[in-house]
Amino acid sequence: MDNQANKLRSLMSQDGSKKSQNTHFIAITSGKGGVGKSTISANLANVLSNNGYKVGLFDADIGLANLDVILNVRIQKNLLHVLRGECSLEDILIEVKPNLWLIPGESGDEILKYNDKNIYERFLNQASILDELDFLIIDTGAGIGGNILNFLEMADEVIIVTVPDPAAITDAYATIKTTSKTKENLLMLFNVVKNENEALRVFENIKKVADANIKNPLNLEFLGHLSASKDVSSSIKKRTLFTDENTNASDELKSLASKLLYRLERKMLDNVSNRSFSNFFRKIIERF
Ligand SMILES: Nc1ncnc2c1ncn2[C@@H]1O[C@H](COP(=O)(O)OP(=O)(O)OP(=O)(O)O)[C@@H](O)[C@H]1O
Repeated sequence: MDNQANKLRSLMSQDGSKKSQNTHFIAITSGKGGVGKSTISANLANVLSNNGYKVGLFDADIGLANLDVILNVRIQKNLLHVLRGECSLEDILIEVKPNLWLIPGESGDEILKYNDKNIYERFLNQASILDELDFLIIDTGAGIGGNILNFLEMADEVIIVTVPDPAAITDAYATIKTTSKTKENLLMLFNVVKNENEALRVFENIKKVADANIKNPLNLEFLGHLSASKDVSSSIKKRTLFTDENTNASDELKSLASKLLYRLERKMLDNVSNRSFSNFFRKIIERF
């Protein structure tokens, strides 16, 4: 049967030059809800896929999934059906556009029963189809409860999104503190800010507090910012992706993606055996 998995496999084999040797897991999380995690996840995935990477977007906001709405796609089965054993991960994959696939989550409470510590790790590890991807972007729920820490633990890179209001910053700090128990490197992304200076100012304050109070080894880095923008909010209402348009917000997100790729490239350069893969990154970066 020509299911989503077969479609994915055949698409991959059409372009051997871009086939990855590794899938990078990037978790996008936040302390407080409503700070733009899903908007950023969807648009980061879009920018990477527009640049030739094969990207999976995993809606892991367990119980409150909404990426299908943001991406304007219809889904029939989702993660809950996989966890119930009714179908495989391949059956629920949605091809959003060339190079971009959604793993839809569930927005109901039944899925909350599936909070066994290792269930998602097992499920992602067994899904060999994900090996075909360059990136798996995991949009987690807000906060530090339930499965969220498992997703963060699993990820190669964790991006903590916050807006510059005191409540969100407090919750972002709590996420940093908890996550630092298992992750040494954390990235911060500031959303709905006036400009980069505001983002940097808030970051420096958080970093100062973290350096003084968090005892675990921690390397907290500034990834970038996304300004408050009508183009972003109106794209969500129109169910389009703002990174498909020529706007400041789009340029800011492309610059974030580019920084993330540089960071991954640096990591690759540390590993001499993977030098050819890092050259692959360099070529792609030049296209941003
Ligand atoms: N840079 C921005 N400028 C203007 N509006 C924004 C910006 N980023 C996000 N928004 C708006 O904020 C709202 C919340 O965004 P989003 O759903 O992505 O947040 P979330 O963190 O994923 O929420 P939840 O915790 O509920 O999953 C959306 O209506 C979106 O349009």
